[in-house]
Amino acid sequence: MLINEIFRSIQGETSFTGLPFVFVRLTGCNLRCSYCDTQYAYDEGNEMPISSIIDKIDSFGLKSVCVTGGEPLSNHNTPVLVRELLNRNYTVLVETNGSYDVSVLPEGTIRILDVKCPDSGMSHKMCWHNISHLTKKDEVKFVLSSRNDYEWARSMISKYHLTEIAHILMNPVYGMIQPSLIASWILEDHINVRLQLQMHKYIWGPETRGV
Ligand SMILES: C[S@@+](CC[C@H](N)C(=O)[O-])C[C@H]1O[C@@H](n2cnc3c(N)ncnc32)[C@H](O)[C@@H]1O
Ligand SMILES: Nc1nc2[nH]cc(C(=O)O)c2c(=O)[nH]1
Ligand code: SF4
Ligand SMILES: [Mg+2]
Repeated sequence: MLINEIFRSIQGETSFTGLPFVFVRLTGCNLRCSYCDTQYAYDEGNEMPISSIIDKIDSFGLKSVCVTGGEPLSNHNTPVLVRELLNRNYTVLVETNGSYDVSVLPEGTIRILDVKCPDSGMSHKMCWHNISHLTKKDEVKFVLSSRNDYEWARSMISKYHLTEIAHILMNPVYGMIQPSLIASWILEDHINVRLQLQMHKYIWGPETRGV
């Protein structure tokens, strides 16, 4: 598999924020979100067999793995890697952009499904059928650039009854919109979503790689 980086850090996103994780970042992505903070993963990487990826993950001595990218589901071997990790009793999160069928991931995977908002320029790529595959352990994430994105996210949450299906996350695009604004909108509207900041950027700065 083409791998951009494998590292150990504190989980900075999702409901697992704050916990130690191993991150596997795959090379390649089929989308081009306006705000993407990992453009270096579009084409930089080295080929690694699954056995070497597992050895590297094992070497950190942690039991939680976050498979991200780039876009993990752009690689047809990702479900095989995830299966191997689940068989070894790892907790496995997969961060995916919503444009691929998430049912290819084995049962037991925790899916973090981005729903791309209008300002990302990629919202037309969403495969809405994916929500029928989600369970309560999965998370649906909206990354917001503007009030318009927020209103769109709120309407999708209502239209698809998303709070009944999975955990819902709302994140600001880092540096683009004040978290306090999103906080006030969530409170005004009484919506049951989790506001998230990318914790690793506050710990190590927004440009630091491998954290
Ligand atoms: C880099 S992506 C990789 C996984 C997958 N391609 C996706 O988009 O979900 C991981 C997460 O970072 C988020 N992200 C990317 N750039 C960001 C930024 N500038 N501010 C906040 N979140 C960002 C994405 O929306 C996604 O939830
Ligand atoms: N610390 C840390 N937590 C993360 N959670 C999701 C990440 C990602 O890039 O997908 C990420 C990341 O890059 N670093
Ligand atoms: S889908 Fe993910 S990796 Fe791809 S451009 Fe968007 S944020 Fe970046
Ligand atoms: Mg990141």
